[in-house]
Amino acid sequence: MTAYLIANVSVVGAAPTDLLIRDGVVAEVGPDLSASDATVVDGTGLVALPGLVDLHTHLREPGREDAETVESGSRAAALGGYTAVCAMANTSPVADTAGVVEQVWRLGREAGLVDVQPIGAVTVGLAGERLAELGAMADSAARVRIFSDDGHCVADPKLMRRALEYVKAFDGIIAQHAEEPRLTEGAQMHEGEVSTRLGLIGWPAVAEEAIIARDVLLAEHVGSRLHVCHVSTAGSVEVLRQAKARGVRVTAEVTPHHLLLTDERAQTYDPVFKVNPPLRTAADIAALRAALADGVIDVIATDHAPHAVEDKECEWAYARPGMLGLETALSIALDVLGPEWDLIAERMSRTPARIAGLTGHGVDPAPGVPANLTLIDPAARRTIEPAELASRSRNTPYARMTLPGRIVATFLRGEPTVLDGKAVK
Ligand SMILES: NC(=O)N[C@@H](CC(=O)O)C(=O)O
Repeated sequence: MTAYLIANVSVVGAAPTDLLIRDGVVAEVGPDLSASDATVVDGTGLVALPGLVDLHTHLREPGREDAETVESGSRAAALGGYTAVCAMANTSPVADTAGVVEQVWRLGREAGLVDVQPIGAVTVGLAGERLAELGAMADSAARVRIFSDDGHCVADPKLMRRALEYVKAFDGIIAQHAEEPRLTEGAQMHEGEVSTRLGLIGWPAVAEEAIIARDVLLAEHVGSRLHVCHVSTAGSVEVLRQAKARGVRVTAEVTPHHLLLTDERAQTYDPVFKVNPPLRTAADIAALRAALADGVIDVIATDHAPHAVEDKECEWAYARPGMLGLETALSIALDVLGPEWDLIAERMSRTPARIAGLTGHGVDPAPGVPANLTLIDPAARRTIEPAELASRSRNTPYARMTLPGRIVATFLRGEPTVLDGKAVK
């Protein structure tokens, strides 16, 4: 195994130092290190963070390998600075059995670019009617701890209660896609001034807030862990703030796009901006940013949702919701938060690793810890060209935008998956 000496690098924003990586771990941290057998990486001007961890990735395999595979999504993740991703269950077949979650887990191991931790479905076929084999998925080789019907809400309160009760036995988590389906029938975008002007059916904020309010009460009643996917409204933040103040075991994520883009984008009728939950208003963005800073929102998660060209380049009403995220998330975080390295490490690595129970991830580089880390050039700026992305899909909302920051290298257990900004394999 090659040793790497990363020279003169700022670890999470601190004064520059050297890092020696050997045998899969950070062997030494300190000034003026030398190791004759090590490959030197010049870290001047770079920031080292613990490898990023995504709680919400759609890898599309099995079933839609034309849009993404475990391997292509893993490569996109590594290029985005990630060392671990949690793969959502809305594949085809749905990841609702031990067999499918083990398949995804095994494909992740074979790709070897990031650790792929499968999320299991809560209900059979995501149909919201009966619980999937949660225990069998937990006991499988994939050791599933997070369950989600993402793409669909577990709308039935009795089923949601049962799911929370079931996973309590192994301290599992139900990750809810909060959308009261009766309030979003036919919805095409955020319900507000823009939807009225465009004459499109709206997805009201209350459809999200009502489910979060119900679910924090259920989680409190059962004493279980709830995670709220892609929080998108100011009202949701207030519900979460109150629940956390009462000690409810709830965590929450926000996506990069909900921190940056507003519903005004729908005016272009470009379906690249169609996403679930929809892009909201500037006031929502301000509340989400404040909640990210004060901890009411725990995590930035990408909701990386690759879609094939025919599912996106069509009329708005027929387009699938979702946008790419893995290869641009760090840049958006840097744009939105500024060089707040400790906050970025907390929201994009340490906390998501802790929530998902991914040991060895989300740990700052220090002697003896697994060398899962990423090197960022914060001074670089890059223009996003969809054709250059490693994802099999092209549906980035940031096409031709110039964004701050570039991932220079990513290491997974001491082996580079990205060097000089390029995937190693
Ligand atoms: N976030 C999205 O807009 N899309 C997700 C599922 C979903 O939440 O609808 C997808 O799988 O494409």
